[in-house]
Amino acid sequence: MTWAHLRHGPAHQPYAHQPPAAPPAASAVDLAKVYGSGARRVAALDGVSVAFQQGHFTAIMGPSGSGKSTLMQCLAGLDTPTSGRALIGDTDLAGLSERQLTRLRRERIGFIFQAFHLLPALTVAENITLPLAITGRRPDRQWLDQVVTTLGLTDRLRHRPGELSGGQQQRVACARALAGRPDIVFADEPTGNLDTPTSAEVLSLLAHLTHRMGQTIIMVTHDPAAAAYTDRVVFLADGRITDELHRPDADQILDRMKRFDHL
Ligand SMILES: Nc1ncnc2c1ncn2[C@@H]1O[C@H](COP(=O)(O)OP(=O)(O)OP(=O)(O)O)[C@@H](O)[C@H]1O
Repeated sequence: MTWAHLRHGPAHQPYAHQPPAAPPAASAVDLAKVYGSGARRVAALDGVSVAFQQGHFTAIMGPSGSGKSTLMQCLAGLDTPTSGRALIGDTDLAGLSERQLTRLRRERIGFIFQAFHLLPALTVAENITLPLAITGRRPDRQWLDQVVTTLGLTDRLRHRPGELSGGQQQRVACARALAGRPDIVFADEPTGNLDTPTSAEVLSLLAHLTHRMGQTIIMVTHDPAAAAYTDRVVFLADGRITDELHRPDADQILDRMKRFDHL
């Protein structure tokens, strides 16, 4: 596998070795989230039911304020729904205490944000393993090597984040999210701070991690070009799922988004 090979764009082959009966990596069942009350009441999520299959790369898209972040936060156990259920695998998050939720987030979920959130004083290697170190978990060296190699970071491990380009820094953040071999990675606008070629590189890698290593990734994005790297795009509007596309190209996504102008 070479960078040139990766740059050919999305290889739309969901992970071939996935057992067919595997439960979804995450799911929402009639999920609702209401903020405020009276005149200030906002239904951020209004009865969302959706399942995210293991080993798939899924994008969540929709206009500003449509509920994308709220959905991601409820699924990741960072926010509590008003009603309905959010599940990671077959674990219903409503049944967990705060301590159990924290443990689930640390051990089963990886996060990638628009801002890389790397610690400048630590080396790349230390940044990648920091979440494991904090929780006293021992890294799976073989997995870590595979992640670092796949993300092209092998010769940067002793560098500090300030010595890296934006794309390299986001690749470090991706490696950090993957280091604990999470069941699922949530990526919130992961390429929002990157230029177009660098975004393409990072998205190719995310697609590669899904298709070749079975990593489940859910990504919130505004960018049709970014969503075109995924296997499936789920569209939200006014807190509801309105549509979805499978293995779309950027033009199909853009076309579907134009419909939101008429809602
Ligand atoms: N803490 C909060 N208190 C009150 N209203 C909120 C809160 N968080 C979100 N909302 C409202 O819920 C709705 C959905 O917000 P959310 O952030 O999920 O949308 P989004 O699709 O992620 O938007 P964007 O693309 O702009 O980030 C919006 O109308 C927002 O104003």
